[in-house]
Amino acid sequence: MVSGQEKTSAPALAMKELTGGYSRRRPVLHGVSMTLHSGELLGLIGLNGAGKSTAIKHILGLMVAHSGEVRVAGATLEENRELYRSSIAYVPEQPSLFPNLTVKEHLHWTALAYGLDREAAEKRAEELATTFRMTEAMKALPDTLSKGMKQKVMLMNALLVRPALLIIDEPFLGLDPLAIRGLVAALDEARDEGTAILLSSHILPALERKANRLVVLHKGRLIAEGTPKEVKAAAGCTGPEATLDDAFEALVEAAEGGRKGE
Ligand SMILES: Nc1ncnc2c1ncn2[C@@H]1O[C@H](COP(=O)(O)OP(=O)(O)OP(=O)(O)O)[C@@H](O)[C@H]1O
Repeated sequence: MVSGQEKTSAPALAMKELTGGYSRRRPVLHGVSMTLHSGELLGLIGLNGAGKSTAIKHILGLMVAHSGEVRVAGATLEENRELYRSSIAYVPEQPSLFPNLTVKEHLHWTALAYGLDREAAEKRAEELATTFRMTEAMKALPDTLSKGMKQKVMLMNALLVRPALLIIDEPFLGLDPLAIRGLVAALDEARDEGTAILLSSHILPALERKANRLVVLHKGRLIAEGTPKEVKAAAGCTGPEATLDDAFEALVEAAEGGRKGE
């Protein structure tokens, strides 16, 4: 397989005016747009229930838009199912692994499924094992691994693919400090290679440091977007000590105030 990022210069992700959710009578998302280019990291922020997971489900093609559209590597799912699906790697918050496959076998099957060159994939798998300090666990079965180690296996599989679009849900939870460092380094490397990363997280200091741009959702609506600096400015948090946490709180309060009586 040639990854999506090599096939097209279209944005890795273009969500346009997406309205969607679980029932047409009560949409979760209301006209949400976001664009993510190759090599960028877009942070997706919002309170519990804001609609982050629902947006991700739409991007993964697991839910049908009520209106609007999602394009991955330039195509909608209907236009080019193979390009769309092969361009995305997704790491959910809860690791899900095959109980009968070792860590190494997971990586092997991922390489086969994505049609990666065998030798290059093996070399890359070894590098990832070193990055995530998993070399000694390569022959282990998932049941014998801790939650954080299982999460590392998910991340290693996703990074092995070098996808055009990497979607990660809450990657920092459950990882030890060295694993977080390894992950940040691996994400930087993936970005340098052209992968676009959509990262949904409540750990705002990490996003403030690492994200090129942010999208802030509240009750299914986009309430702010831009660089961390722009989002802070939009929230009126411009002082040198102002944090993204401060800005987020101010934005949510403003949205709540502005929507009273709806
Ligand atoms: N399976 C479902 N059926 C119906 N409604 C759902 C379902 N899953 C989530 N919702 C609703 O959709 C809305 C958005 O939920 P979503 O899971 O997208 O939020 P989130 O931003 O990912 O939250 P969290 O930070 O807690 O993961 C919420 O009102 C939630 O109750």
